[in-house]
Amino acid sequence: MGITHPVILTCGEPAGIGPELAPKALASGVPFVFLGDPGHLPDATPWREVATPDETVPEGVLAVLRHDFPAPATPGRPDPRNAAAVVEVIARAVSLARSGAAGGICTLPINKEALKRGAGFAFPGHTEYLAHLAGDVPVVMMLASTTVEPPCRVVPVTIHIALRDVPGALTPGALEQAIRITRDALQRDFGIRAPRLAIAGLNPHAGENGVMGDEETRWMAPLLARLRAEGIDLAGPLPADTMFHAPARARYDVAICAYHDQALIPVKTLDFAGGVNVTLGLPFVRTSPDHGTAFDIAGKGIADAASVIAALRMAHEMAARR
Ligand SMILES: NC(=O)c1ccc[n+]([C@@H]2O[C@H](COP(=O)([O-])OP(=O)(O)OC[C@H]3O[C@@H](n4cnc5c(N)ncnc54)[C@H](O)[C@@H]3O)[C@@H](O)[C@H]2O)c1
Ligand SMILES: N[C@H](C(=O)O)[C@H](O)COP(=O)(O)O
Repeated sequence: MGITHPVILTCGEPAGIGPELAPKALASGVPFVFLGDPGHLPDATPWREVATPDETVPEGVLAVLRHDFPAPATPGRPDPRNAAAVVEVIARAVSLARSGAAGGICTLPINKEALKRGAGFAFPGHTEYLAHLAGDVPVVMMLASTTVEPPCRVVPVTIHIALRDVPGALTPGALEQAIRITRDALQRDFGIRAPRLAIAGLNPHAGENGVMGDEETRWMAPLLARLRAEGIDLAGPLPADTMFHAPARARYDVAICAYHDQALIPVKTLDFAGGVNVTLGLPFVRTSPDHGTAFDIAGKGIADAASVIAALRMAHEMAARR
C-alpha cells in the first residue's frame, strides 16, 4: 500500500457530537485534519491551525483547517445560521480531496432536518450531495462492520426515500447498477479479488415463489441469472430475515438490500460501535461513522469515538490502496 496525504475530517453539525469526537479521534493513529470552526471544539482541546493538510503538528495535537462559522454551537440545538457553513465544509473537503491535497474525506454527522430548514439543503444526505459534487455520478452507500466476524457489509439499493416509494424505485436498472458499483469497489478499495454478493429479496420469504409478492420471480431472478452468466458471483434473491446470522454471512462478502432499514438494521445491531459508512463509486475516498448527530448526548463528553476511529482508518487504508 502506498503513502497518502492526511484525511479531511469534516465537522458536520456543530450542535451534535461531531466536534467532541474530533480530539478523541486522535487515538486512531491516522493522519487527519479537522475542517471546521475551532470555537466549536471542547474547551480543553489541544489544537493548532494549519494552512494545508500536509502541515505537521506535534503528536496529540489536533490539526485544524479553519472554517469560521457565523454562530457558536449549543449542544443539541442546531442554529440555522450555521447550516450553510456545514454544507460549505463538505464542499471544501471534496475540493481538497479531488485536488490531491488530501487522501480522502471522513464526514462527521450532519442533521438533515437542520440543513434543510437552515440552508434549504436539497439533498437527503451526504451520499447524494457527494454524488452531485462529483458530477452527478452514480454511487452506492455501503455500511461495513469492523469488529465482527464474519464481517457484515450491506448496501441499500434505495436509500433515503419513504418506504411506500421503495417498490417503484427498486428497478432492474437500479439493482444492476448497485451490483456493478459494489463489485468494482470491493475489488479496488477492499482488495477482494472475486467479491461474493448476496441479493436480498424485497418481500417476506423473498416472495416464496410469487405467493407473497412477485418482484423476485418477475425480474430479480432473471436479472441475477444474466449477471451470473457474465461471471459475477451472485446469490439470491434471498429471504432477508435469514441472511445475516454468522453462518449465512460467511457465504458472501456483501449483502445488496432493497431498502435502507433492511440493510442498516443488521449492521448497526451487530456493530454499532465499529460500523463505517462508505460511499462507493466516487472519484475520491469518503467514509463516515455509522451514527448520527446524537443530540440527546451532545456536549456531555460521553460519545463513543469507536466508529469515527474505524471510519478514519478505513479511509486511510482505502486511500493508500488507491
Ligand atoms: N453520516 C451522517 O451524517 C448521519 C448518519 C446517521 C444519521 N444522521 C442524522 O443524525 C440525526 C440523528 O439520527 P438518529 O437519532 O437516528 O441516530 P443517532 O445515531 O444520532 O442516535 C441514535 C442513538 O444512538 C446514540 N448514539 C449515536 N452515536 C453515538 C456515539 N458515538 N456514542 C454513544 N451513543 C451514540 C444516540 O445518543 C441515540 O440514542 C438525523 O438527522 C440523521 O439523519 C447522519
Ligand atoms: N443512512 C445513513 C445512516 O442511517 O447511517 C445516514 O443517514 C448517513 O447518510 P449519509 O452518509 O448519506 O449522510
